Amino acid sequence: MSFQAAKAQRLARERGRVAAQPDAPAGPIHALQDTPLEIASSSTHGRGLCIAAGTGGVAAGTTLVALEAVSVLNTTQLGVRCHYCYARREQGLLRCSRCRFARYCDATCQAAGWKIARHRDECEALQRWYAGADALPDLDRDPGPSVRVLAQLLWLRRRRGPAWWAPFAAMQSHRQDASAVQKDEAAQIAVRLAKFIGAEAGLRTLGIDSAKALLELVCQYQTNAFTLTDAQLDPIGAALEPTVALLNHSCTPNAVVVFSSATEHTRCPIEVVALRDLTEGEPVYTSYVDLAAPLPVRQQTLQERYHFTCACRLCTRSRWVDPRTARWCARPGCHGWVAPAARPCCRQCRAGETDTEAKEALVAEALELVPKIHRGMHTQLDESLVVQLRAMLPRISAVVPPSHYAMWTLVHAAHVLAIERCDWDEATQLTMLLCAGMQARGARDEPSTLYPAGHPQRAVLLATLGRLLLQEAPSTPSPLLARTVPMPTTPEARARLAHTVLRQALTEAERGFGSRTRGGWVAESVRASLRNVEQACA
Ligand SMILES: C[S@@+](CC[C@H](N)C(=O)[O-])C[C@H]1O[C@@H](n2cnc3c(N)ncnc32)[C@H](O)[C@@H]1O
Repeated sequence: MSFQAAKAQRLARERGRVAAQPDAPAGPIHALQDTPLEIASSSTHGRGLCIAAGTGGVAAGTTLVALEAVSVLNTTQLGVRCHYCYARREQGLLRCSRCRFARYCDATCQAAGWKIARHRDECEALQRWYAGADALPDLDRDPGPSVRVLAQLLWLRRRRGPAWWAPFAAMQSHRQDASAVQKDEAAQIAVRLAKFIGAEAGLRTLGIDSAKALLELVCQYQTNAFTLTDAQLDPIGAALEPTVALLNHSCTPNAVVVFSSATEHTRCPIEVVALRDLTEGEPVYTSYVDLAAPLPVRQQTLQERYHFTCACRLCTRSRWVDPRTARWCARPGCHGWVAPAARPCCRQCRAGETDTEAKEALVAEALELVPKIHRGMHTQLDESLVVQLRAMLPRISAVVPPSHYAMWTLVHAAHVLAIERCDWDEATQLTMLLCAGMQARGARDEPSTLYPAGHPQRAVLLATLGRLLLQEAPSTPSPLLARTVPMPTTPEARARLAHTVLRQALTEAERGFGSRTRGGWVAESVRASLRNVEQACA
């Protein structure tokens, strides 16, 4: 599973490709202080970030920037996380006695929340919002994360002044391009924001003097906000930071946005980390979409939400088998892939595909399940969907590899459910499948995998697999694994595999979560697991 052997060769190849990258921003505008970055602009992408001249480039894993973001927790996290440092605590959180909404680890976080994170403004607004509620506030009826981020932003603007506000004001909005659905959503947020802040007069004192200005701000938020994630990349809220928002998109990103250093009593910054060595003048790109999604799904999301057509190397690539859409070759003993095409045939043994129609119908059925499962995972997955998921997995795994979008998404959901149920056998086998899927190559080069090497998603899954392999051995190897990776059968082989996987997880975490935090919480926990394995084997 190690990528180390190919590293030097791959970096040389990737450097070679940089010059050919289309739409590279032309001409720097200005450098960003204390970072290796500068802002540049192009006719196709608007403004963007690139590696500044005179820096000599940066190495993979460099934290390019770490900045304070305006952020809030999602509604579902409000009862279980500190309102200031976002640390998770199932119980024992102190409740703000005024609004009875915000909860804190202790008095230190409460004091920091009041002063630094401006809970003093939010507290009043929350009291107004819940006025008349005789019991505790119903967290499900909270104003919502978008409204709470935007309100924070306006209160900070009043306090910090025009120079602080200028980069927020310059954020792209796409208000003119918004679809009817987006306009409706923006209008609903705007109405709730006005109510939360406290009527029209309140908004005027915060610099919003018309309905148009209010809608513009909401649209800027929709184009530029980030998902706030915890140390394991689980979504926990929303964040806005205008410099990081300058990052343009590529489906072969060379950087990632992370919130890696969640420690008690400190709010972690938003960070941009280089996924590979970057040269002077090279544009820095992150991905706005799920990299496991195939071309049409990525393009649809980018067009609907961000109003552009991506022309990156992955989107324009031809004559290859995309692991996101590949099907297994049915010939016994052949592990080759078949690309969906007019006359599908195996790229390895060249045998023509049989039963194409039935396979396409099954893939379509699995793909129909994907959005339902996605929605269910964000709220509550009902029992009938779990039954459908369990029935679909063995059927679809016989037809497509674990990198296929339908298979990957369904296995991911099943893996989350198995971990929630503490079913370690099933969780181990499903995580093996995910790790195999995310590293499967559609061609010889690195961008042909779902996630590029060092992507934090890889570090998280590998770290999970390493830890699961250290648990009890599974009793019956799953048929889902039949065509991909053999499960080790002895405790010794399992421990050896755990060690290899954890070493790779550490390398990937140190790169993907960045040098500033030495790979953040994921790397720290993997180091602890490795110490345990090494002591046990000594
Ligand atoms: C978060 S902003 C990025 C900064 C933006 N370019 C600016 O000038 O403020 C997102 C917007 O940038 C543009 N953009 C980002 N990536 C792009 C790409 N690969 N191709 C074309 N436009 C892109 C789109 O207009 C998108 O809605």
